Amino acid sequence: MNSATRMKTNLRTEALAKYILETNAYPREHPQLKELREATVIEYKDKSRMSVPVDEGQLISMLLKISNAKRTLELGVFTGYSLLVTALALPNDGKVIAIDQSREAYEVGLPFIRKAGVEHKIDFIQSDAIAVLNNLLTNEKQQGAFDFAFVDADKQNYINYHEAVLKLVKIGGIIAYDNTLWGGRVVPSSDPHQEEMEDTARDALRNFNTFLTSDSRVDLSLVSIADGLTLCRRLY
Ligand SMILES: C[S@@+](CC[C@H](N)C(=O)[O-])C[C@H]1O[C@@H](n2cnc3c(N)ncnc32)[C@H](O)[C@@H]1O
Repeated sequence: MNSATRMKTNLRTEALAKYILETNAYPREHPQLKELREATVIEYKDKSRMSVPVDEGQLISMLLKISNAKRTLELGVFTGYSLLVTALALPNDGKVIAIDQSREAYEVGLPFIRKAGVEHKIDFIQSDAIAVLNNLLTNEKQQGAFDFAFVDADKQNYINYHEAVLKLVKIGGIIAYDNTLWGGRVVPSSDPHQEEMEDTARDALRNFNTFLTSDSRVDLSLVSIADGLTLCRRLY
């Protein structure tokens, strides 16, 4: 298996991860999600691993549908795999505000989003995510107006995103944070050299995971799917 297809998994073997994808996830993948995923691998090679994997996408879709989500936020779009998952799961009059500092990768995914007939549900904003969140927060009507948020942008800012997004999702709304296990590196390494190597995302995620544990404002579940998906449900 080459590095472009190396899987994001915490399962005991890659064979088990492959089993889940091949027997369960790929056969149920929407055709335009499949096309977007394949175009991402062609265009971005190794970097295509930034996309949410198929089984995680299906969990996100399930969460959106269970919670009857209509208005959602997405921080970190890349070529739009998780964004297309979201747009497909939303009702026809649903809306996702999708934010990424770059538009280049989004343009790669856009033809598949159009082909799936869901572009009208997407409001893409090219910007630093925190600036958009702060702007939304200045409008009282936006506070508590979102049913769901998916956070997959720069890990160093997760703690800042949490403070803002927690005010934007409604009480009972879900915030999902991706990559909270950071390839397993959130666990301190027994190799001192490895541990001393600079990894600002790893350090930020360790702090974030610890912070969430004592955050009484949310129900919490760290799902060990893919690279770790932490679910928070706003309590008050
Ligand atoms: C892991 S990728 C997102 C993958 C996407 N969810 C998917 O399924 O394909 C992270 C994205 O966050 C964006 N990003 C990083 N820092 C950001 C910031 N401060 N504001 C907005 N976007 C940011 C990057 O440009 C990149 O496209």
